[in-house]
Amino acid sequence: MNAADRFDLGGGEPVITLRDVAKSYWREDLEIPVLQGIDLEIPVGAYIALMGPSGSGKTTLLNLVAGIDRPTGGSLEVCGYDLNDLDDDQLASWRNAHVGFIFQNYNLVPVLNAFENVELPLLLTGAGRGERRDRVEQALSLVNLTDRMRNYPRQLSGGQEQRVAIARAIVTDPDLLVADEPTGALDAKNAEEVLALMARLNTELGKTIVMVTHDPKAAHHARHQIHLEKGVLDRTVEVNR
Ligand SMILES: Nc1ncnc2c1ncn2[C@@H]1O[C@H](COP(=O)(O)OP(=O)(O)OP(=O)(O)O)[C@@H](O)[C@H]1O
Repeated sequence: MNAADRFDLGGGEPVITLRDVAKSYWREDLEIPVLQGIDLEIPVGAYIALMGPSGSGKTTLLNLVAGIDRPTGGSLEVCGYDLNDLDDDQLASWRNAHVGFIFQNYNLVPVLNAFENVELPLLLTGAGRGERRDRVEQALSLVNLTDRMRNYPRQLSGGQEQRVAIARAIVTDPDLLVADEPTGALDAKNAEEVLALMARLNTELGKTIVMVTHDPKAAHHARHQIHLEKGVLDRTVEVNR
């Protein structure tokens, strides 16, 4: 049995294929390996929780899949592109077209209101004003925040801020959503709301989701859990929900 078989997540066409992916950092002449020999296929429409101890390489792996960072070995094919073939500008355009980002601390721009925050990724697409307005309103309606679109981040609760961030992540209709500890800063009730929303994006809109989390409750919302241990894939677990 090869490593790819061990981490078979079932389903159809892979949207993410990693072959022998490695990532090291260097401190002066000293190589610090962070990820090694990662072989993984994630099918379209999967919802994956990426788990593992602190320092095991979860965020590093997520950043590689999302094209924020580059591997030091191996190949990644994501949403039909071999990321090693793209130069930095092409990688940035690829990210904007294919990946929506959800962060622990929301990363909203404080001087922009909810509508303007959600509109930001569309400014890079060349969409006209009317189309932008329609898409932003649709995204904010999906996260149930139509009545808050003129509010600034400081006028929103943490849960509402994260929902604005989710609207921003989906406004360009990306294939893939990556989330790094999306409930890490939320209380239990708001966390549950955000997780229910992400599950809907997966089941109703068919978004493929890769979520880094420490929280077993959050991981339970995913359909599969992948465990990293010291930079190596350890096991996957199918979640019955
Ligand atoms: N830019 C960097 N330069 C050097 N080392 C780094 C860099 N980024 C991450 N590392 C190291 O890589 C290892 C993995 O980090 P990573 O953030 O991926 O782990 P993690 O599993 O997401 O951890 P946590 O759960 O604590 O967020 C850590 O030892 C970290 O110190």
